[in-house]
Amino acid sequence: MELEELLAAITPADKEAMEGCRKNWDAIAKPINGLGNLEVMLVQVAGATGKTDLSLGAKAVAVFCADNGVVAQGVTQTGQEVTLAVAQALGEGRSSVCHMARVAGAQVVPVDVGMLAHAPVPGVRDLSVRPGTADMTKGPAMSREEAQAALMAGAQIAMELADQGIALLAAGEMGIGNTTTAAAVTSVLLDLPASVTAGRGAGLSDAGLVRKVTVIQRALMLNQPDRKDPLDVVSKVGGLDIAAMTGFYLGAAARKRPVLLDGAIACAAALLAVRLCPNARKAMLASHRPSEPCGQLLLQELGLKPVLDAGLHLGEGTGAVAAMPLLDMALSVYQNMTTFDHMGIEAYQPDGRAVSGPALTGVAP
Ligand SMILES: O=C(O)c1ccc[n+]([C@@H]2O[C@H](COP(=O)([O-])O)[C@@H](O)[C@H]2O)c1
Ligand SMILES: Cc1cc2nc[nH]c2cc1C
Repeated sequence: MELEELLAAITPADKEAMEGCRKNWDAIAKPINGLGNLEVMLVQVAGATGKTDLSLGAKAVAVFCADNGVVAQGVTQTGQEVTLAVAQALGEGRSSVCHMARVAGAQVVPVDVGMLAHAPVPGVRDLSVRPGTADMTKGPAMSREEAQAALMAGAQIAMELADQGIALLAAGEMGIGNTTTAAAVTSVLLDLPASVTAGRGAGLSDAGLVRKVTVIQRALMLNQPDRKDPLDVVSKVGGLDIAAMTGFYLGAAARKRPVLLDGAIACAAALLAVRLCPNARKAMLASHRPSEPCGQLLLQELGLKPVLDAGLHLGEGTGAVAAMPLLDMALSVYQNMTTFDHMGIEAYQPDGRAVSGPALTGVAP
């Protein structure tokens, strides 16, 4: 599939399904919007899938692993070898997200889209585009073609999972240095200085953070990415992990599957996807409020409200997986809860309109 074909396959959110879902929520015997953002998220699921009869049964989180050449500039707390070590743990089902996913009932799909050590890792799907990116302070991180190949690899994974019957998707990443690239992408897309977008990543010192800001500004000055061209941005100052996640979100939207965002790196990919195709936003659900400044700015720009604010910044899709049981709980209320009508109670919206009758099938009387 070509990129143009992928973008053309993404239709707008189904407004009728969203209205139907909203009506169903309001018919349920509870305070109007009593489940807050969880209600909003399920309305979004209706918009993405085109159905009011919602299902979030089978779940999966794809974790895109890649290395970032900018690590050579001393912008991280740990070395690049950690990317491979965590990818191995992902493959063996023993990294943080694997434990959380078992609790949430989600499948973990680790994918190598460009780790430095390009050798087969047991349990990790090999879709490597190149062995790590180049140092963006010396030139573009990768070519436009490579960025597009990583994007299409991500889209392929989302579409495969959807075609296997996964109802709720999520993406995570593992790539030392990717909070630097995420901040650089954010600086370009939102036209903000690195001093506003950069954060401490996995645990940078004060001096390290000052260096990180300078490194991002140097990369932006040298590469001059075109804000209006998402592929130019991600290829020059982004990463293979971010490009793959961008494609994953587009693939999810094309297959009408809701997709949970994770932290700062995920949000950078999400805004790139929306800039490539505004309709892709319909499928995106914010899980948690990222700790990195760029992540918070990106969620604001996307207009998405997270359900968790717990200081999470682990990556690997852990925040996305943490939100899954909350969505399951909200769905159980949506599917099973008594309506005002069943209780013989007259209820009204804040605007005075009467709440309509039993809209859901299968609602327990
Ligand atoms: O998702 C986030 O918001 C997030 C914030 C800080 C760190 N991380 C994880 O830590 C790594 C990036 O941190 P760093 O400092 O190496 O840029 C990468 O593997 C991410 O999964 C992730
Ligand atoms: C140990 C470690 C594990 C991670 N998992 C995701 N990002 C990570 C970063 C570090 C440093």
